[in-house]
Amino acid sequence: MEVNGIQIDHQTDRREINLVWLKRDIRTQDHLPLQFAERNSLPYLIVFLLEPSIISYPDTSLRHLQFQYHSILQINKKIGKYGLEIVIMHAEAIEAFSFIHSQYQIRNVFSYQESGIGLTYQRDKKLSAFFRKAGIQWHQSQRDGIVRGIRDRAGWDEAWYRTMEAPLVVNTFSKREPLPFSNPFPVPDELRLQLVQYPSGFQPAGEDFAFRYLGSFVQERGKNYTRHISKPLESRTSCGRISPYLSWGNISVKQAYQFVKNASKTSSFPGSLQNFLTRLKWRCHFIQKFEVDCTYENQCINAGYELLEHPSKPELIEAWKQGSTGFPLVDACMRCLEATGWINFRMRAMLVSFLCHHLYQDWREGSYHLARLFLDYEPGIHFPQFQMQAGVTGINTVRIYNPVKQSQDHDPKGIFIKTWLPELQDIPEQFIHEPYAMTAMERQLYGLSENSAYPPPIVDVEAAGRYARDKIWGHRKNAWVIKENKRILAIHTRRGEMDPQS
Ligand SMILES: Cc1cc2nc3c(=O)[nH]c(=O)nc-3n(C[C@H](O)[C@H](O)[C@H](O)COP(=O)(O)OP(=O)(O)OC[C@H]3O[C@@H](n4cnc5c(N)ncnc54)[C@H](O)[C@@H]3O)c2cc1C
Repeated sequence: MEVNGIQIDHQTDRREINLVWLKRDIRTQDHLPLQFAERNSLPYLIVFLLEPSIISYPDTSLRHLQFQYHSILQINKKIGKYGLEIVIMHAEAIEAFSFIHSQYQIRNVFSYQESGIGLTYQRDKKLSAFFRKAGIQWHQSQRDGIVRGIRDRAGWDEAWYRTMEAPLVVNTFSKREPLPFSNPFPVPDELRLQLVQYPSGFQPAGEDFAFRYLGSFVQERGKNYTRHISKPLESRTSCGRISPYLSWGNISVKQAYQFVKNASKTSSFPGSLQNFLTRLKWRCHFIQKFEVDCTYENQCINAGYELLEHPSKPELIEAWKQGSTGFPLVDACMRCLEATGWINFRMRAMLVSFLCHHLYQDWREGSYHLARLFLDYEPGIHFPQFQMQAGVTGINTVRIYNPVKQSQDHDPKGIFIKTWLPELQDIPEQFIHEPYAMTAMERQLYGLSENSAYPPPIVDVEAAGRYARDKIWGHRKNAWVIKENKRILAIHTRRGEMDPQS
């Protein structure tokens, strides 16, 4: 057989092996698949796949791949002394596994379940059939208390807490002879050159850093967690900042939960730590929705909202993406995201609200863009949250965040704004939230030219907010929306409870 120009011929007398397939679980501790492989008598290979169809999909960006790559390098340094290495294969899953199976007889594949987008769901279905045909057992462990195949949330919370309180898996590795394996699908040079770079604005990758962030959070940074959570500047130090580590699995939710819970017993700010623990559960609550229905990625979960038309205005969408809407806080958030890959929850919600309410654009016009910018992109949170903030779920209160009010409330002196919008450096504090409100004389007074580099606002924020509010709330009375609400509440919420919002 030939796959991608590579001849795959089954070797005779193939040696039996097991395989650990790493996905969003790039770590060495609290790792069930690695433990299964280590405890089994057969030798094993560890693989990570850069699947061309997935890495070129519009939700993926170079920063995600760089984070994965550097996390892997860190692990390879640790496990190399045991004769182990994570092999990165640049191939579709079926190609990679077919090749390995032609060289060795794979007995078991150990991985975590993936609550992924439609593309990975379809890939897993095909792969499952391939494994069955080839006599390979695929053991998929449950990830972070997300349950596969449930129809409602009865007993979900209790089961989640039981999972979080259970002992961590303590992984050990025994020294072994490295398995000879020549990878026919190495990372192409052009891509590798990009992967080895790591922009200094991003949080450093790898499990050691996950624990460093957690450590400084429980010791000091978390003191003002609750007070500063909505502030774009202060939240950068007072929030946990472990989201990229959770999303790429440098740390499991259980590891984070137990670490912070233990610290809270002796902490001088246990309330903040308790709030953090609650959010870990929210994380899994949202991913559970996506596990049950991954069409959240590109269809309104409340099908009744597909009836609400949003005439596309590409120039407005572009201004939003470029951070040139004329609303300083919106633009500062977008440019900060571009440079660092992170902003806090409230500002994420405001960006979506601005796109979907003030610009009145379909949520799908921006969901992949933010996915690519978020270093912590996790589809199971991202798409349900995006739809919730866009007001198309029918079951959540619609929040329309006025960007000027958010700016006055959460960045009153404009320090965050000025950090990311150098062109507003000289604007005095009283105008920083609405530079367009300055008169010609005031502009002259502060030495700003009439044709300042900063653009005028692209919408009338008050009128646009009113328009969106009327449209969205009006549509909630639609019979289809109401019918869909009942279905969503029965499947995705616990006893009809509302979803959590910060
Ligand atoms: C439109 C939109 C898209 C989002 N997309 C993502 C995403 O792709 N990946 C992602 O990790 N988070 C996403 N979030 C949720 C939230 O903004 C981030 O989890 C949080 O800002 C991460 O920072 P932190 O680790 O400092 O969080 P902390 O406040 O320290 O919270 C600890 C952990 O709890 C979880 N968490 C916190 N808030 C929420 C929340 N509201 N919903 C679900 N889980 C939460 C995260 O795992 C987080 O790391 C999104 C929010 C919105 C509004």
